[in-house]
Amino acid sequence: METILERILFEKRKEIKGLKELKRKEMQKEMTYSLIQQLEQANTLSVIAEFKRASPSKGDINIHLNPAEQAKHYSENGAAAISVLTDATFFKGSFHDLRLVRESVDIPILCKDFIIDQVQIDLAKENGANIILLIAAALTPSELSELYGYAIQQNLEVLMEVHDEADLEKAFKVGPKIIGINNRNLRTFEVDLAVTERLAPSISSFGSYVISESGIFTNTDAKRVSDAGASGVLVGEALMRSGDLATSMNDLMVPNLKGAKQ
Ligand SMILES: O=P(O)(O)OC[C@@H](O)[C@@H](O)c1c[nH]c2ccccc12
Repeated sequence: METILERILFEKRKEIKGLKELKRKEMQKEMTYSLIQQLEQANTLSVIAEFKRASPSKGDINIHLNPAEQAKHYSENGAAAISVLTDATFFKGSFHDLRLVRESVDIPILCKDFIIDQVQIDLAKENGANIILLIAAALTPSELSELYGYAIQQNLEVLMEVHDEADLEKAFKVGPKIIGINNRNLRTFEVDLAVTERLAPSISSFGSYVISESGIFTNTDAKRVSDAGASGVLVGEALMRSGDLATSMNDLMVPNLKGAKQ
């Protein structure tokens, strides 16, 4: 006679098959939405393509582009991830733009904002972001580490942005896996790719991935920051103004095998 326990266990085994399949699908999804995974697997410089309508330094860049369409074009042309500016006052972006992009692509999305409070991290996640930006210069060391910890707890990845040695020191105390070097000084707006050349070596020896941010337009620029040790670039203006995204993206995706170093 089959006992009730045996019958229950028989049913459970069937259920487990379904659960395992579900878990496998979820993990697959998480992997496609991970910038770290993309960086590990890449054999070219990874391009984080930014949707940026306007900025305080350049004014209107391209305010009429449709975020969903532009993101799709970025993804079709090989972007590793998409960055969406969500600040409204200075960049004419929104969380609605972020949501529209989430609905149109299957790659990781970075919420690009000036994050100073957990509530912004919640909003980023709710609207489909997988990565958030934390700007070292905008936060005290304890805020930086608290917001970092909160984001990681929420299963988000963090791009920690630095511009000088003081920022780097703050970042190293937290130990993020991805560090963005902003070539643009947010106080003077001056852009200089030499900032990447100066800061990248210590980040690489620390063991984090380097993303070179801002002021990257040409194949020569991409080669220069790749040679300096960057695994990826964050590019806004050049792509928002490009009349030929396939060529622009191709120019930026120079050979790069930094992923293997970790
Ligand atoms: O448009 P550019 O020069 O390619 O730059 C893109 C990106 O690096 C820039 O938008 C950026 C870098 N860090 C930021 C912090 C906040 C707002 C914007 C940014």
